[in-house]
Formats: sequence, C-alpha cells, structure tokens
Amino acid sequence: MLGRWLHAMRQGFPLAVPGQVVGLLGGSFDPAHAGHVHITREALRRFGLDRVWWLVSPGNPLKARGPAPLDRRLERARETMRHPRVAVTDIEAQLGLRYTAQTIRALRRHYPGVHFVWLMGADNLAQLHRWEDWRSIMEAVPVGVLARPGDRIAARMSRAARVYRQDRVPAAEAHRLGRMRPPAWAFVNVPMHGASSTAIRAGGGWG
Ligand SMILES: Nc1ncnc2c1ncn2[C@@H]1O[C@H](COP(=O)(O)OP(=O)(O)OP(=O)(O)O)[C@@H](O)[C@H]1O
Ligand SMILES: O=C(O)c1ccc[n+]([C@@H]2O[C@H](COP(=O)([O-])O)[C@@H](O)[C@H]2O)c1
Repeated sequence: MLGRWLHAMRQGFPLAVPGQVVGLLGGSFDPAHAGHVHITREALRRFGLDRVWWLVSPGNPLKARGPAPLDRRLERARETMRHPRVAVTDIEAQLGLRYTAQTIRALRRHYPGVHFVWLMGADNLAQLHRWEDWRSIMEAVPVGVLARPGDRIAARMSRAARVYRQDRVPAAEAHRLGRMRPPAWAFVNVPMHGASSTAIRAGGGWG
C-alpha cells in the first residue's frame, strides 16, 4: 500500500489518506466559472466530503469540439477555485486517460482505502448512460448529483436514474454518501447557479 502511495505522491498527485472521503469533480473547465465553485462548496457540505479534487479533463469523449489547451484551463481553474480542501489536478492527462470509468479504476488502485465520490451537475446525470461503461461507474463509487438550472427534470427521468432508482439515497442521508456501498447516488436540490462555460465562451470571456 505504501508503495502505491509514494508513487502517487511522486507524480505530484494530491495527497489523501485511507478513510478520507474525496469528491471528484471531472470537467472540461473550458473555462472554470463560479458555478463550479458553487457546486464544489455545496458538495463538500452536503455530501460530507473531506476533500474535492477537480479533474481537469484532457477532453470530454462526447464533445466533438476540442477544448482550449489543458495548461490554460488548469491555470484558470486554479485562479478560480481557491479553497484549502480543494485541489485542481490534471491527473487524467498524467495517466493518459479520458474515460471516467477508467479514471475511477486507476484512482482506486492508486489510493487504496480512500473513499471516492463522483460528483456531477444534473445535466451530466441526464447523459450518463452515454458514457463508456457507465454502469461500472455506478457500481464502483457513490455518485453525488447537484441541481443545475433547467436540468433537474431531465436528470430525474434519465436512464441512469431509472436503472438505479432503488439505490437513490434520500437527500437527508446524503452527508453519509461517501461511506455507503455502491451503487448509491443522491440528488441534492442546492440553490442553483446559472453560470456555464458555453455562455462564457459565447461572450468571449476566455480572453
Ligand atoms: N452552474 C452549474 N450548476 C451545476 N453544475 C454545474 C454548473 N456548471 C458546471 N456544472 C457541472 O460541473 C461539471 C463540469 O462542467 P463543465 O466543465 O462541462 O462546465 P459547463 O459549464 O457545463 O461547460 P459547457 O457549457 O462547455 O458544457 C459537470 O458535472 C457539470 O454538470
Ligand atoms: O467516460 C465517458 O465516456 C465520459 C463521457 C462524457 C463525459 N465524461 C466526463 O464527464 C465530466 C464532465 O464533462 P464536461 O465536458 O461536461 O465537463 C468529465 O470528467 C468528462 O471526462 C466522461
């Protein structure tokens, strides 16, 4: 176990110790914005997380348009999210991975004993059934979903929500999500934030 740990630290990966609950917010962050910060703070509180790691993706496999260069997105993400319990990382690029199911498998190997929770906005739950090997994600880690304007109904009616309806955790129990045995997922109706990277790009806000 120590060997794998040292390996993760040598690669500059964030530190986590066995027993900690770490939320993973994967995203294009093209660019990062106040909505990401908002859901991260809500997730820390609502899902009882010790840490959140932002996984700035090399590129969403379902998005045809390539994002801005990774270094630029990382830099903006680090300027945007400043919190002692949040780390902004490019772990996926370092591991040469872009499919979430593979990333989760790799992180669980690198960090034995750490409890991971996959985080996402409601728009992503609505699409989850299109992700590579999506059921293995639900079976591997608990999933925390945060409300997003316009996407709550699509998320609730989604294929993933229907297939895993028995495994939905009531919002009042969501603070224990990280220690639950998967499949387990919770949808929390946090106050919503309207920011989106698409809107920022459309307004030339990257400049
Ligand atoms: N305002 C928001 N409210 C709730 N969840 C959000 C919000 N913005 C982003 N997210 C979630 O954060 C994660 C990363 O999002 P992403 O980097 O794709 O930002 P985005 O604003 O959705 O980008 P784009 O408009 O390019 O699709 C996703 O799970 C997404 O659902
Ligand atoms: O694994 C997949 O097939 C897959 C398909 C679409 C999106 N994802 C992941 O979902 C996260 C959110 O993506 P995005 O572009 O909406 O920010 C990010 O970590 C992506 O790598 C993953």
